[in-house]
Amino acid sequence: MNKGQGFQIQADAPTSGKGSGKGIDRALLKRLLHYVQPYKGLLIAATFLTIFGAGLSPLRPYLTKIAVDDYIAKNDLEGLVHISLLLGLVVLLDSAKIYGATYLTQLLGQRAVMALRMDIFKHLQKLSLRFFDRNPIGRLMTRATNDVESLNEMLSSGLVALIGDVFQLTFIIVLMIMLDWQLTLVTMSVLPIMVYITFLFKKKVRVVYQDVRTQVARLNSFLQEHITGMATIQLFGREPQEFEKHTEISAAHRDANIRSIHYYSIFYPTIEFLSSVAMGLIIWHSGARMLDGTLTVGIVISFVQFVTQFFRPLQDLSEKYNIMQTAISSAERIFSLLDEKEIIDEPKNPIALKEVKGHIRFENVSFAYNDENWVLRDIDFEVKPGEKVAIVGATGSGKTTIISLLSRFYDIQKGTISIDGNDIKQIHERVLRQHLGVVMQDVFLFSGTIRENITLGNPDITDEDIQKAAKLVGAAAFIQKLPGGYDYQVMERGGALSTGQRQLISFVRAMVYNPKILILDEATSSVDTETEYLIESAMQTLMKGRTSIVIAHRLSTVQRADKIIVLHKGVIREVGSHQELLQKRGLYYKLYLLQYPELLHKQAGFDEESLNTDVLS
Ligand SMILES: Nc1ncnc2c1ncn2[C@@H]1O[C@H](COP(=O)(O)OP(=O)(O)OP(=O)(O)O)[C@@H](O)[C@H]1O
Repeated sequence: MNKGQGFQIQADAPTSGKGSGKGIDRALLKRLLHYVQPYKGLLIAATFLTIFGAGLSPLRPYLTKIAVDDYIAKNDLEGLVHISLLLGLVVLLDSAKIYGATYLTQLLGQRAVMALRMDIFKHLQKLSLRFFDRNPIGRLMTRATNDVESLNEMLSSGLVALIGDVFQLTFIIVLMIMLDWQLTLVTMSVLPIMVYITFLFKKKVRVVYQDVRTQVARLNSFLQEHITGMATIQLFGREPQEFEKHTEISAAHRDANIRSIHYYSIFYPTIEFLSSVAMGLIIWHSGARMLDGTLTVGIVISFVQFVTQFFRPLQDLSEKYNIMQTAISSAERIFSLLDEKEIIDEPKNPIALKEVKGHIRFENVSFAYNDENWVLRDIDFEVKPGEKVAIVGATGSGKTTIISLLSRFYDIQKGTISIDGNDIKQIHERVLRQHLGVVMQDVFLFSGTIRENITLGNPDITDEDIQKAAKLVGAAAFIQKLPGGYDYQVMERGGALSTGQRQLISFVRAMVYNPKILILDEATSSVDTETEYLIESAMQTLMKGRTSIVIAHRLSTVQRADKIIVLHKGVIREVGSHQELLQKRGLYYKLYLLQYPELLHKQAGFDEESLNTDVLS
């Protein structure tokens, strides 16, 4: 496979230029707004609340000043009680504002990202297998989870809060100027240094933070792949090597996090230090002015409070800026996935295809997974309605590819594939697949009950249908023996069931859908004799009255087939019945001898080594 080429969606590495320093571009913003649009009421309410509530916090120092200067200094107890009540009310309203705004923005974030997540999954379902061949699962998982989450963070705690911070800062400055412009200037004197430090921090942390995200995605991919492949790791005793790889990825993840913590641990104390300096300056400046009576105690107390209120949003601004930056990069990656065009084209005027006879035709079909590396060349064959065709060939000869093409997992580059004379490109994918019953070698079962795995959520399939089908293919006995029978909970990927049992369930699945065409990739894994017998007779039942194409591995299957197609390196080399092909003494004959070595010694002039060379070269 030619990974790294073609239509891979953006990797998790920091995007160069885009999203890593520039502002939000308009097209991106428009697309993001599309998800917010249905909930604009929530956004407006939250923004309204935040803007109007932004003045509540700064009111507290202001009221404190009045309490000190106008009531405490003048011994006005009644006035003091009133102002204290007012202060209490402001605190309450401020808390209510925080609650309301948090709730509304979280609601907005959750609803908008749910819509986005649904779009991602809907799009993933449309994508051709070609796309999945090239994009690691871990990366796609990161798109649908972490990247979506960072957009949620922007919507729920970034955007609206940022507007709130800006308004709060404005209110504070206005109130400070109203109280004493000179003291305001003194307080603000540390601002340029603070802005410069914040800018520096923002720059450093952005790079580090993107590195953290890359490492998270790497770790996700690694874990996903290794948990799935745990059996292979254990079988081949690869634990120490894989552990080492994990250690390396884990260490990179740790170091990236430590780097970001390092910057934070410098940034926050520096800001703390600067606000203390501002505080010191206020006291130093106030001392002289209080002595000559141009400044009141109340103003000084309120300024001390203003300082903490002023610098906190400033600290937060840099944090929120990071949230926005990360969200922009995430949005770019998500939209690049949503823009992924590697989908199977839907026909403009699809053929309805209600009744299918099951006449399959491949006409001069050529196909390559990548560029012009042809995997199948000039494939030309016909399967008449009700006919049973077996495909044989050495490994990598293109057998699975043929059935993938008929199922339209991939589109062909040359030739035509037709069913009952209709080009499959003119049939809607879903309609086409309704008429195909595909049983793959590696049966995929979802976590859920056996029943759900058979019906795959189709409500038209009744329990009676299921039981009838299970009986017909001989799976009923073992299913009934399972705890709960058809309600038996299948573990993820069918873990607790044997290969043979999974195969039988997939036969029932094919049977209940009653397709006219059956495509079967015969399992090579050996099962016990009893299950082998069950599977063989299930196959016969399934094939009855249907056009069948089987990638055959069993002698009994090829013997029973009406026609055998012998593939060799993507080209059809021989076609005929078992007897005809044996008599021909060509490639099929050699494949046959290789599969049944016990017959070898009876055949003069053939040894295993030369047969292998002939079949594979
Ligand atoms: N998804 C893919 N992307 C790129 N190349 C692929 C892909 N799947 C298969 N191939 C290549 O196409 C060729 C035919 O593969 P295919 O799986 O059809 O062979 P096969 O006859 O079914 O083999 P086997 O008996 O081992 O299953 C092989 O060279 C294989 O490497």
